[in-house]
Amino acid sequence: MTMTQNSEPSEPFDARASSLNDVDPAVFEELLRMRGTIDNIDAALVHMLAERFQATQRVGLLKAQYQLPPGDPHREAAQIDRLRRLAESARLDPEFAEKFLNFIISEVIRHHERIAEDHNRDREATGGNE
Ligand SMILES: O=C(O)C(=O)C[C@]1(C(=O)O)C=C[C@@H](O)C=C1
Repeated sequence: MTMTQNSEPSEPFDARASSLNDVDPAVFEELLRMRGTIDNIDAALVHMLAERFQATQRVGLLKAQYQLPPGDPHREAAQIDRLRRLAESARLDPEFAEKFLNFIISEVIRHHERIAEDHNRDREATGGNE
């Protein structure tokens, strides 16, 4: 898969798409203003997650090169503890924050495992040299 950085999707986005019927037009406009904020936040989330995964790909390569395990449970415990406290002070449900981080990390570990498999296959193919 090729990725182009910072490119906007070519398909237009219908910000007015809705299944709601019989809504007072003024109420619908108010709803659209709120949805505009949601759309901006969702776009920021996608960009931030893309940056995070680019960083973890580099970690995955480093771990594969030095034969380090994909997961680091002590690091994860510290991250979860920190994120739960951040969530509390931001009035976000800490359970949700923990689940969200665990969801992302499990995907990262899957990527790390794949990177390590590819790396080991390449090393075997080149006779054990880097
Ligand atoms: O920091 C690492 O060692 C990573 O591999 C990154 C990361 C993460 O996504 O934050 C993923 C897996 C580890 O268990 C811990 C943290």
